[in-house]
Amino acid sequence: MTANLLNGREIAKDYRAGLAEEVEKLKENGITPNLTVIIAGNDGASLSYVRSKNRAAEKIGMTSDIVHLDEDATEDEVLEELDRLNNDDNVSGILVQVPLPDQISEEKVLESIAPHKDVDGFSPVNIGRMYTGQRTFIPCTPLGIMELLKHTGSLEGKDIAVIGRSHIVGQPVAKLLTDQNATVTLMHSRTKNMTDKLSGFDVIVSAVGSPGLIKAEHIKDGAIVIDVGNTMVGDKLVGDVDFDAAKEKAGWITPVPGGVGPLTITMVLNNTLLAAKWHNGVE
Ligand SMILES: NC(=O)C1=CN([C@@H]2O[C@H](COP(=O)(O)OP(=O)(O)OC[C@H]3O[C@@H](n4cnc5c(N)ncnc54)[C@H](OP(=O)(O)O)[C@@H]3O)[C@@H](O)[C@H]2O)C=CC1
Ligand SMILES: Nc1nc(=O)c2c([nH]1)NC[C@@H]1CN(c3ccc(C(=O)N[C@@H](CCC(=O)O)C(=O)O)cc3)C=[N+]21
Repeated sequence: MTANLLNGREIAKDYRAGLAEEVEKLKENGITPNLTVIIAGNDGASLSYVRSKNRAAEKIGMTSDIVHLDEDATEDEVLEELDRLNNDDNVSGILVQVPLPDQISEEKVLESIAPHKDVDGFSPVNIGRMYTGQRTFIPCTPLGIMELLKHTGSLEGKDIAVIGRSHIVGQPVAKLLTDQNATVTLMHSRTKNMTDKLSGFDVIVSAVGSPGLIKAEHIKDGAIVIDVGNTMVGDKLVGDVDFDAAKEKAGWITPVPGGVGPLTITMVLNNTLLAAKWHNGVE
């Protein structure tokens, strides 16, 4: 069979059109959502993500700023910027691009973002709120994956393999999938015979960053395959899945690029809109 393509660009476009309408309504009431991104250093891929977020925010009518610090910026400089942004009423959402340069403690920085502006949902307060089911910002990539999966039908009772256990992707997406009554197995680099086990799963979510990790032979006929991986191989961006062969086996599959990535950015915008609404008492 040939899989149905989960076209992230199209799904993101429709979702963003809905967000743009909501931004318009807020602006009629004098509220303009703003997303401010802090980045330290000049990593090409990071700068490119940050600029995409910035452009996407402006395209749906938000304002967006980038605070670009040097590669050798100190932790205090980042904390000072955060203090300023935390207290600036014009800033709805703050995102600190990770990884940060080595001299800056990610833990210290993430816990210094005001929880009501932490649109990534990376601060310890918001992680705690998510796991206890309170209203909060859900991390953008997991939220984007859930939005893609809505297009494939109910997840109730599905056996799902999540590969990768980072705080950004693997762990929170496992939690969200469990909330949808799927049975989740969280796999990682110490999982034994991982690829052999995969053929027993109805859904595979791979968030590793290892090109060619998942091949057609590991995929059950008709399974849903979500490829979060983003790795540059030469001048080509690739995922974890051997896409050309896998699409002949899977029932649904995401391409890279054009799958999860556009939804991640969309969910940053979604969370920035929520931040602006909640801060102004709009439900
Ligand atoms: N499309 C998008 O929107 C986004 C894409 N990404 C991409 O997703 C990928 C993962 O990102 P992130 O979660 O931040 O990465 P991390 O490096 O934080 O985590 C990678 C995970 O993969 C596991 N792993 C490594 N090698 C293997 C292996 N051979 N078999 C099974 N598991 C393995 C690691 O296991 P262990 O814990 O044991 O080390 C770890 O849990 C990257 O390619 C990144 O670029 C990330 C965010 C957003
Ligand atoms: N505070 C913080 N929040 C993040 O959400 C965050 C982060 N730091 N650090 C790095 C990772 C990575 N990440 C991606 C976002 C979009 C694409 C994306 O749009 N990818 C496009 C391709 C982009 C291209 O062509 O280069 C796609 O897959 O179609 C990829 C990866 C967010 N992250």
